[in-house]
Amino acid sequence: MSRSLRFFTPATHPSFLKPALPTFYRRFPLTFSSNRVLVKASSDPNPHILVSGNGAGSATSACVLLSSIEVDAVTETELKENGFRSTRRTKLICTIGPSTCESEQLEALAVGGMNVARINMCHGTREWHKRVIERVRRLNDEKGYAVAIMMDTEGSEIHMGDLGGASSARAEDGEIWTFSVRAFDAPRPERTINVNYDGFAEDVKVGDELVVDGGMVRFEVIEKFGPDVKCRCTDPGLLLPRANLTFWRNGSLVREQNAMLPTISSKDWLDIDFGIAEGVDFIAISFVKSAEVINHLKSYIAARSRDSDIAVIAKIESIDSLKNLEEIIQASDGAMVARGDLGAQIPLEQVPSAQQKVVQLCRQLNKPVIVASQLLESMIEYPTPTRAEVADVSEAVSQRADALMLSGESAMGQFPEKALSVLRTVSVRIEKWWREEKRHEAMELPSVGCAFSDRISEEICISAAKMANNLEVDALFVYTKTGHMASLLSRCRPDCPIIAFTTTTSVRRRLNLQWGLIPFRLSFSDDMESNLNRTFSLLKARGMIKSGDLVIAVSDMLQSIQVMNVP
Ligand SMILES: Nc1ncnc2c1ncn2[C@@H]1O[C@H](COP(=O)(O)OP(=O)(O)OP(=O)(O)O)[C@@H](O)[C@H]1O
Ligand SMILES: CC(=O)C(=O)O
Ligand SMILES: [K+]
Ligand SMILES: [Mg+2]
Repeated sequence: MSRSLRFFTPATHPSFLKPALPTFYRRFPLTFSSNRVLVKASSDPNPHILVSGNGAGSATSACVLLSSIEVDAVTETELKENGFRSTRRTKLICTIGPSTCESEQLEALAVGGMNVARINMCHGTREWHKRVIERVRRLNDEKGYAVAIMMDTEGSEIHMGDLGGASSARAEDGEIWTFSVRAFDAPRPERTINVNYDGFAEDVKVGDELVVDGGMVRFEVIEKFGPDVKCRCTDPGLLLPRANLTFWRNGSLVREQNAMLPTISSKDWLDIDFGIAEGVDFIAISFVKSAEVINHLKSYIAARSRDSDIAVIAKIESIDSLKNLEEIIQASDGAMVARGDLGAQIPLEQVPSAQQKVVQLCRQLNKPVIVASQLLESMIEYPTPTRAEVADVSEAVSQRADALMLSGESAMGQFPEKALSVLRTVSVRIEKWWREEKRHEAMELPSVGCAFSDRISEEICISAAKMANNLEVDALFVYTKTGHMASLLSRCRPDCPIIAFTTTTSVRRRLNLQWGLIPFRLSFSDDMESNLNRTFSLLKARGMIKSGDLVIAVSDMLQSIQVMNVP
């Protein structure tokens, strides 16, 4: 077997700096054949080769890293320092914006525990987002992080224009403002706002209430004049670029016009093509109304990107999405409780119960769920959160959501790293408290697969998770090619962390969104005995586990549960 080889020089490979090669490198003699070096005896598709030479530029022997294993640098450090039981289970997402788009800022977030970087196509140009993606990828490649990328579509709900470059505009009580479907030449005329929806002037009626960003500012429609709608400000406040607009008549949301808007606009399709070309890990779809659009997008992605498997996340942020909740979640690869827009479409007091319902349903249907928006809103301006915000974060963690998301706090706030650190410390504390109190909620986990073998996998995971809790094991190991078995274990929310071994980097990045999973990339075989022995020695060599640790292992290939102490 001959392969193309990547050579590491002492300067670029840290292992050379160690006094002795780690045990998982084995020395092989080299065979030379017309400029090519042949190394036999490695089954790894990408063997790491360390070459030693005679000092005159010619290699005499090679050390092959028999099975390279990849885990992100942050997790590795955490595991070494604190052991398995105290690792964070709740995953963290940061929206990237002007406050966090430089490489050093992105790295600070990666070190601070960012599992997924979200880019919001509502803002910035494709070139801007492309640069962010490139920076994240470079950090992953060069520094060993495994930050996944989520692209969020703009969607086509009604929103204001971009204020002609101004970062905000203030509307005072009683002022008359014009909302118009006309596009204006710069500079924007005073007290005039452009609206993105062509039917706007036809659809609103005199007397309607115009609500900006779910209530940050309110207007009353007083006169219609061709494409212009004159409104009086009734609740003063700050207008932000592209702020969402809803209008209300006799106390209820006017929705007819929204039904006319496509969930995925023509601009969204271009953004989706961009996301596919860039190989993002997740695409989050705004203002989903039905399962149909998710199915449509999934088949589009499947036809466009055969080798990469992009997960589609349904954003629950409209009345229609709540009406068709179960079928939407069923069709998607995950869901987001997008409380910002949701709170503009349903009364605010209904948002907490909607959140709980979505989180529970996702877990039952085995789909990862994200709780998003305003978790630490005050930290956009202040270095410390309000007590109410900490309570909100705690509630989402107690609900066992897979992931929490920062929006403005990380995109344009003054304290992105501090906000992330609050999410991290609150998550770890609340998770620990749950384990100590032994408050395993007995959630009914219905069967999700159709085939009998899927049902077996589900039963194995439920039993393995239960055994892990009762025996107080140190970790669950799962060997999974597609990631499915890992997600089934995650769904059980066991007390110990789940070490998920998977063969591809893309599955590994995707698993980064799911509760309690510590994903490793490792090439493994169908022989569980040898997989286990290899993983034990690899993890031991890196100081991540030690002899005597109690482990339960399950795998995609072999439907069994193994309980053992690390030799
Ligand atoms: N790429 C970006 N460029 C500039 N500003 C950004 C960018 N991404 C986010 N922001 C800023 O951060 C704020 C919060 O981001 P967030 O992603 O929550 O957007 P949003 O406008 O509230 O829309 P959505 O409903 O999609 O979340 C935005 O209102 C915007 O001011
Ligand atoms: C995240 C998002 O889109 C919202 O909260 O509206
Ligand atoms: K969006
Ligand atoms: Mg939204």
